[in-house]
Amino acid sequence: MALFTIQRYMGDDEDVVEDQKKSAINILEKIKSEAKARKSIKEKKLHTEIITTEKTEKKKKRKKKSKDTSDEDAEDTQDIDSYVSAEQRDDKEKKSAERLGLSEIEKKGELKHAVLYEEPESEPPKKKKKVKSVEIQSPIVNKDNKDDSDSTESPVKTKKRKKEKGINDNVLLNTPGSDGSFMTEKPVLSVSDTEAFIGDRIGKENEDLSEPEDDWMGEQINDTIDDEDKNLDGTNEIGGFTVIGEVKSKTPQKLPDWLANPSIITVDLKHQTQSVGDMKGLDTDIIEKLKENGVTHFFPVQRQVIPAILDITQNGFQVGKGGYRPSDMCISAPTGSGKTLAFVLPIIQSLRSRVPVRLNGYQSLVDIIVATPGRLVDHINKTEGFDLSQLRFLVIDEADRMMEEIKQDWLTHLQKLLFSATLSQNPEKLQMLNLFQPKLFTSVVKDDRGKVYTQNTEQVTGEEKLQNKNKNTPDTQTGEFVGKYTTPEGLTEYQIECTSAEKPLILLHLLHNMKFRHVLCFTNSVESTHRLFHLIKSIGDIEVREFSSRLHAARRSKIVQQFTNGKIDILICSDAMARGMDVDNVRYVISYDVPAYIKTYIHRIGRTARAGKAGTAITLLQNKEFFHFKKMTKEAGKPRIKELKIDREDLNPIIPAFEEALKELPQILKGEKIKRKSNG
Ligand SMILES: Nc1ncnc2c1ncn2[C@@H]1O[C@H](COP(=O)(O)OP(=O)(O)OP(=O)(O)O)[C@@H](O)[C@H]1O
Repeated sequence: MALFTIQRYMGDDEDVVEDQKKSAINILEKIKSEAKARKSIKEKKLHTEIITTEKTEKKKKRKKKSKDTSDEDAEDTQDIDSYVSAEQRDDKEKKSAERLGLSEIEKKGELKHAVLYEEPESEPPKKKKKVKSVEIQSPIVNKDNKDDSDSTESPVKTKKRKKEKGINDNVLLNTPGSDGSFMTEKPVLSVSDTEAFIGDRIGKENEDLSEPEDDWMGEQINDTIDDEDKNLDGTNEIGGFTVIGEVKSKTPQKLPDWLANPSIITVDLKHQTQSVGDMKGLDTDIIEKLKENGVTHFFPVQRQVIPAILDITQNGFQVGKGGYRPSDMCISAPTGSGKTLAFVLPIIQSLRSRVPVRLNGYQSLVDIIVATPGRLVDHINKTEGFDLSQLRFLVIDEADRMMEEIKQDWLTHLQKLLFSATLSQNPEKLQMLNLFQPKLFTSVVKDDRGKVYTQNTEQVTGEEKLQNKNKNTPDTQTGEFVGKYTTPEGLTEYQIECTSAEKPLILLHLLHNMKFRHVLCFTNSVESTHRLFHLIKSIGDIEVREFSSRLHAARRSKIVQQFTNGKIDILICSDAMARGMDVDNVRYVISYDVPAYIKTYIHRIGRTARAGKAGTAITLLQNKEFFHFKKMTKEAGKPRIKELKIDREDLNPIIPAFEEALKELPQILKGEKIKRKSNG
């Protein structure tokens, strides 16, 4: 019926009146859009099928991996013991390399490339995937491509042949086979929107690399392929896929204005400071107190955020400027850059100027509550009379951690101030917080080509750049949207390539031969922390303590104090120490075990180089961990991490003492177990 109407009214019949024509166009548009929607559902279904197949495969792999990982975990926690069986392990690795057809590649010095394909095995667990619509021409192999293709033909040749035949080049081949050949039998997806698909894959990879609660950055990476992403045969590699054909960069997404135009905070804590006396609006007695405590200058984050918070509270305590509700704020700045003082000072000042309110005979007896989010929510739900309706500020430090918890109803009336070194800038996540006219303060990062980015920027026009210059903001070379994390300026990062068996020896070498002191050393588990602690202690000559959830809070504070006073040379820690802890005197941060997530890495290394000081972070990397670590840090915007070469000869003198300590370890652990049991 509709079709009939359209045919009738779309004709050139002179009798057709204008509005009838319009209505016909509308109907046509409607039909078109319905057909499009149906097609899209069909495509999504098809794509879902493919993804499901891929997922089933991955599930199988993961199942296998979880077995491997539990073996691996055991291996990791026991890598000290594994030293004894290093020879057997080498044998095993060699065999497995032969099985994978890697030994030849290894001989040619191409092992790095070969290992690259093993990367999915070392990925952290997958989380929910977002699937973008992809047009699939064939779920298996594009016939045009298959008919005369030779499975042994190199991708470069294939590309050339296809070019000659005029076949579409935008084809993603799945990863090469374990023997290095390209699996033309595996699903080949021909996509009409290659960039979207690539972006999507990268997004997924990135999601996996960030702490699970978050990540916008992953979906926004605007990857242009550089030389490092090239395979040995000259084809390109993105997100585990070999890409044949030109890869165009992804179109930047439109961000809300407040995210796209943040106030920039520099990371230069040495020069970009401001004398405390010059802070307008801050009470003189507060300034005096700061000076008494040795704070003579404000760091950049304080320079910018303190006046902004003071500004919104200057016209009264309960309301913002002009009687309006004050804006919420998000502040993203590196670890150790002084975020705490940036919110503490203006809040203290504004609390002092308030008029106490007496409500129903109840007057607040508490001005500031410092709580962990879990405990706070617990009180709200369970403690009688616990009422936050008069709460003026809610400051969320380490804000990225509790994005989920704070979408509670009781938070809607508050002014929210969110602080973090790894703040999520995912608009969807931030949306859930119901932020009111939010303002973003964020620091800038430099990539390894010296380009400067804000953590959250969009393409800007030449005109806008000029305006920025006039505004006296740093010379931000904004380009693609990037979601990257900044680290302190005084931080130097290294990686040491080693085998699992070499790890304890290298740590001992750094301590005994290279005389590293004031060291925080992170492992990935409480168990590893404990074993490593005992091992170093048994060898002697080094003041070592462990720091993990095994210890009571009082014991932990004492240890931190001893470390600060220089009485402890090395503190072996689990990630309980990684976030927020401000321990003075940390010169080195060693990641004995590589962290699985970029945020964990950023917070770990952020325990050194705080408050403008210098510090060094070193990560021990096994061969199988390279790819993950390199990818994780590269995508977070970190320049290439330098390698710290260790002469293996230097490890030899340590071996006898190490082997002795290793023999003692089981007895020590057994003794502890018996003691625990007898203590009940
Ligand atoms: N203006 C200042 N002058 C000198 N030292 C300062 C100043 N502001 C802060 N500090 C010191 O710098 C250190 C780091 O500050 P703070 O803990 O606030 O950093 P942060 O940005 O919150 O770090 P993280 O993200 O790791 O929690 C602290 O020891 C603090 O006392």
